[in-house]
Amino acid sequence: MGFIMAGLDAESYDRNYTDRQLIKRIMHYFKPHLRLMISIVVLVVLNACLDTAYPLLISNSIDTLVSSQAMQAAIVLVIFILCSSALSWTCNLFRQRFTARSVGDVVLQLRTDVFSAVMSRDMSFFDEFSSGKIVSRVTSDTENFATVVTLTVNLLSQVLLYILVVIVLFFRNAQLALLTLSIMPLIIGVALGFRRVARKFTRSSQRSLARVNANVQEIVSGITIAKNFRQEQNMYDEFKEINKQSYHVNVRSGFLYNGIFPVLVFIANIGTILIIYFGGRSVVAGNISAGDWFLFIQSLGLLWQPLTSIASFWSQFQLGLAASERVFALLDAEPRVHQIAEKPVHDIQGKITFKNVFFSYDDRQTVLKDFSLTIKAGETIAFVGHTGAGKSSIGKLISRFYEFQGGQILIDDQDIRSFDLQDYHKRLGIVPQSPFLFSGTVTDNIRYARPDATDAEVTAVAQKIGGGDWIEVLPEGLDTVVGETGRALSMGQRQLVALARVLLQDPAIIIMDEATASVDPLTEAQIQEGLDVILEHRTAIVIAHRLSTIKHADRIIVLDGGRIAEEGSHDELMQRGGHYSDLYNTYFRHQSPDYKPGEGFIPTHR
Ligand SMILES: Nc1ncnc2c1ncn2[C@@H]1O[C@H](COP(=O)(O)OP(=O)(O)OP(=O)(O)O)[C@@H](O)[C@H]1O
Repeated sequence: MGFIMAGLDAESYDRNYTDRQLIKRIMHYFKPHLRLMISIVVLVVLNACLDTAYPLLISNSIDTLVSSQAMQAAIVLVIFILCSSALSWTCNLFRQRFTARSVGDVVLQLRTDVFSAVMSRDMSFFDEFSSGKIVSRVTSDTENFATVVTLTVNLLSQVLLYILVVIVLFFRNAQLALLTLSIMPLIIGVALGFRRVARKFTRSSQRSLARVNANVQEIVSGITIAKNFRQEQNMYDEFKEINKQSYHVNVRSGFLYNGIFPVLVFIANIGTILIIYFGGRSVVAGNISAGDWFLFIQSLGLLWQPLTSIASFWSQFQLGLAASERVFALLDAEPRVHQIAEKPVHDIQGKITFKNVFFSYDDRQTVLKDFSLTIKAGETIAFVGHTGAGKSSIGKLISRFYEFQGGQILIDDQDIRSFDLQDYHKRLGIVPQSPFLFSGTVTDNIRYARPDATDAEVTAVAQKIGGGDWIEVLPEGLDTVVGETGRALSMGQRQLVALARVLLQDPAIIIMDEATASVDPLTEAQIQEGLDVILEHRTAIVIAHRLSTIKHADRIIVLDGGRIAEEGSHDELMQRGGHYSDLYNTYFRHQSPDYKPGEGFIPTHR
């Protein structure tokens, strides 16, 4: 059991909804399709009436034949039966078509809603939850939701048929009708008992599928690293384990679902035996006609059918309900970044103030403790520090990707929490460490920053980065296709595209996580020239990895354990001989043109 359920816990944003809440939410999605739904209900009623008429007509024809031996009456009944069957078939056809249409429309809407909910989640959400699991909520869970609705319509038609058949039976013979129904509580009891267990099993089965998805997605995304480190076998073993878990969970649910069906059929057969025995006795005693006896035997099938099919498609029904629960949980996930107002942001000078800020990602560790810092408008700040010192976290807070727990962050002396975030993000340029390019051309990727930019504007910004020489090297210039995630370009070229993109955006504040990947000296020079253009007249927060950037910065801030350990210019800090000079000797000195290997540490106390 431990192995089977391991890792299949709910996500922290998951919640349990009651069936009523779920049905209410589902109904809400059907409201715009009211006319179609009414047509479906009318067709369902018609269908049920016609299906009830079928055994009734046969029963009558038996009685007519027995009493009058008149073949003519039987022929008329045969024609009636034919007509009712044809009508029932037509109703069914239209019902299925209308259902498919309305369900399709609802899934379209639901998927759009889920997608936009995913897009509006904070960055913390994507850090915490694997993309594979999010993908399966948007795709397969919304699909399963469609199944639940189709099944509900089928169920509705069967329940209606059930009610009509019961009414007819009571009119024909109350005693036999009661006998027929006596077995129902047993069937309902078993089906309800099964219902409770089924939901639990279904949830596990969906979670295990999401786990398989997440694993495959991670492996495919990291395949280069996996192959590089020859980790194929380990990844294969890990996948095998997760896949096996999914297999066990599914086999267990399969046993449960397949086990319930024969039990219900067995109980139903007991009912058939009772009717054959007691009904037969009544016919012999002359209490009921042969036609009525036939009607009861024939109707038994119609009565058991809804109950047994509820149980048999309960698995899918549960799957759909559990899926809708997962979809709604994603829609309802609480945002963690809270704005107190939505002031429009027209222009920003770029002054940034941290006032006694406390920040942690989770309960485990406080990343920033009572952190205070003022960055002047137009200033370039280089953050340096050992890994895990909190450099990127400061960038993420300025980007408003994460919520801080205490203190204040001010932009131009205004609370960052009071801005309209969409407006604010337009004034904020972010250059991540490994630039992500979307499939398309170089032009498409630069234009991503401002879709309404003309070709001339795109070319102009591209020319400004590194004098535009890098474009000539591209096989088709700016029309070169970059491939998935920019794979067809070199790392240096991707960085240049990212710089051009941010230049087109023309933000007031730039947050740059400088790339650590080394590039050839020519590209390095082009990047440096590009940076000079971009950082001019803007506030820039650079998580610096290159000595040249650090030396060009107006101020260097050395972070250590989420606190400012030192600040000043390169020369000042080197003079001081503290944290910075240690870092310089460890990380940056080899980048210096004067560096000679084997030279030892630069004396820092002069
Ligand atoms: N998404 C996250 N969830 C939980 N903890 C995180 C997350 N991101 C970073 N941390 C933790 O916060 C601390 C600060 O991380 P941060 O990324 O800001 O460091 P950094 O100085 O930028 O390091 P590096 O130079 O390696 O990028 C680290 O201890 C890290 O483990």
